[in-house]
Amino acid sequence: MLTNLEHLGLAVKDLEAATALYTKLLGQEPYKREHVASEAVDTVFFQVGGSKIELLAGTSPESAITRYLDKKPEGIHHVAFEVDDIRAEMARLRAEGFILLNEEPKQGADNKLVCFVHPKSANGVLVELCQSIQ
Ligand SMILES: C[C@@H](C(=O)O)C(=O)SCCNC(=O)CCNC(=O)[C@H](O)C(C)(C)COP(=O)(O)OP(=O)(O)OC[C@H]1O[C@@H](n2cnc3c(N)ncnc32)[C@H](O)[C@@H]1OP(=O)(O)O
Ligand SMILES: [Co+2]
Repeated sequence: MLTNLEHLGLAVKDLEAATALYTKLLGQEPYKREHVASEAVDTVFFQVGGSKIELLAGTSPESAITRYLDKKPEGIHHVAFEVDDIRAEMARLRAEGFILLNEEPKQGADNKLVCFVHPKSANGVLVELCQSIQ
């Protein structure tokens, strides 16, 4: 089962400008900045109640974020849900006919194992599963 709405991922062109804007909007500073080499992204995280806002900027032309922003405007890029057992949820979703974008869980930001579900199989929304690494 997918439990908490873990984060909303927002694709941004200028990470510093977006961080300043969200700091004003949310009335608080981000709690974390992290480069995720495997995804070629720089991230900035804000805690909002039990959930988070993840600002994402691509760091290479091949980054999913750079490719996305080549075609689309800045905005919500993905919706991430928390799971207790990512391998079990991947198997369940696969059996339900969802297309997973990685065969094995991979290292995400903020101490998480993650897996992405193709937007074509999820009503046009890129979905991320996140399991906390203890
Ligand atoms: C750090 C980590 C974390 O939180 O821990 C993160 O979040 S990293 C976040 C960044 N990493 C990721 O997103 C990894 C997973 N994403 C991917 O593998 C890719 O971005 C795909 C979603 C498969 C799309 O890549 P692809 O090369 O196929 O791009 P494409 O431009 O040809 O897109 C194929 C179709 O999918 C649509 N499409 C692409 N990205 C989309 C998105 N974010 N939401 C909704 N639709 C999307 C395009 O409009 C296009 O539709 P049409 O065919 O109708 O034109
Ligand atoms: Co994310």
